Amino acid sequence: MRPLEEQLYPSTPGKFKDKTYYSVNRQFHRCFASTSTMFLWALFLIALTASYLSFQSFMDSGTRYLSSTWGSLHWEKQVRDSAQIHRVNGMSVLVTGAAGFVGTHVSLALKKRGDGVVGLDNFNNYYDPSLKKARKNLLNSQNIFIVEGDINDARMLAKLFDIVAFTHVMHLAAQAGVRYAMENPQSYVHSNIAGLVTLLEACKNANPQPAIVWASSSSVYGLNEKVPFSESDRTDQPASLYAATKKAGEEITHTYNHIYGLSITGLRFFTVYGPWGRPDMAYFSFTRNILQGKPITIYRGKNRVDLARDFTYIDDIVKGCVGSLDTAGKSTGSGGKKRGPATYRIFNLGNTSPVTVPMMVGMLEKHLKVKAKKHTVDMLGNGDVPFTHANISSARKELGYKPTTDLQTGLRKFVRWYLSYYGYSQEKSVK
Ligand SMILES: O=C(O)[C@H]1O[C@H](OP(=O)(O)OP(=O)(O)OC[C@H]2O[C@@H](n3ccc(=O)[nH]c3=O)[C@H](O)[C@@H]2O)[C@H](O)[C@@H](O)[C@H]1O
Repeated sequence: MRPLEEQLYPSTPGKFKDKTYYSVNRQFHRCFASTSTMFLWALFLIALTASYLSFQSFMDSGTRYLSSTWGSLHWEKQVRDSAQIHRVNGMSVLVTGAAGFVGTHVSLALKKRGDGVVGLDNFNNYYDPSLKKARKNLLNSQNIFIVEGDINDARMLAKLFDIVAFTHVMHLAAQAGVRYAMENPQSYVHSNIAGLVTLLEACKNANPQPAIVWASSSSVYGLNEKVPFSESDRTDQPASLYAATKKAGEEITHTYNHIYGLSITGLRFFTVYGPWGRPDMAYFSFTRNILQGKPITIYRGKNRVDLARDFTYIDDIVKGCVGSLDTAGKSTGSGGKKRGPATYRIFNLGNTSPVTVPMMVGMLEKHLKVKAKKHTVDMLGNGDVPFTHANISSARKELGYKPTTDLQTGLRKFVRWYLSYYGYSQEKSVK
């Protein structure tokens, strides 16, 4: 095989070269040849790096496609299909927190009557993610697609509004739980404040702008002592960071209504319970402990007064949510500019008949046919309020809201679901 310099610089036949010339020329050739070698190596390394990077991006898009996180064509099709409206004058609704307790029930109700529904959920591990996955499977079985993503992801939200002209957003994604706010305060700021603002920005920029219905909380009444709680009562004395972030949400949504013409309906939910509920809530964790023969801790208020809640059954809450969507006025803005005044509403969604926590435990004991091992302690200043009681006359008038399930009946339905979901028989303990 010819040396490299010969291949690059073939000798010209018939041309005389003296020795000096030859030696200088040879050194020059050698030097040039080693530069060429380096050049070739550099080319080789660049090619190697380029192919590595394109392989990485291929793997990336492959994973994205397979796991159905946002961005692929397949994902876009699933979103579009799920948003399809199947009734006259129907709506297409983006439901945030769709794999949550209330989100699941509202999504099912909307889909059932022919509305388009696209769910969004980040599947965080605040409580057992397998329950959220089970709810997701239930929604998928009804052709509701759930986007796995966070409301803090502005690009993903923009993409969703790009693909679908949502008429409504049912915003239920939030960090819930009153007492957990002392353990993980930042998670409340992340979801209930930052996430809310990111979502509102996306809604404001969308064309057309959707109308927004979102979950506030009875906890905004805080230390208010006037009973029952009316929407016009003071809400400036929150007892927990959770309550403070929900109150902040009411103010934040007001500014978006005022500046950008977004139609806003805030719903103050009162201790919602029922099948597919949240395992962190008292009625749910009490059920688990009672069945496992473990003690339950019952908090008691000042002067040994029992705590009471206006427990509200999920089906009633769903009716309130759907009624709010149906009566929500249109947003008036476009291209981020307000074109006229838009609706701003706040409603209590409660049951109007508070029940004490020990009475609620008594009902569970009856349905479970097991006695609870009760351990009563004085309330620890943990963010709890002594009682809640909703005045629902506004919701009744404006939304046709009329709760029909009392706590006894609702807990019976919950217990039936619980036993069947966990495949529980009285001998077997529930994981
Ligand atoms: O209406 C709301 O806006 C909120 O409702 C719910 O909060 P709460 O009303 O506090 O419900 P929940 O935790 O079930 O405690 C119920 C009762 O049991 C007492 N309780 C609780 C736990 C325990 O171990 N012992 C106990 O006595 C406790 O002291 C209380 O008196 C939602 O979780 C919240 O996300 C929000 O939506």
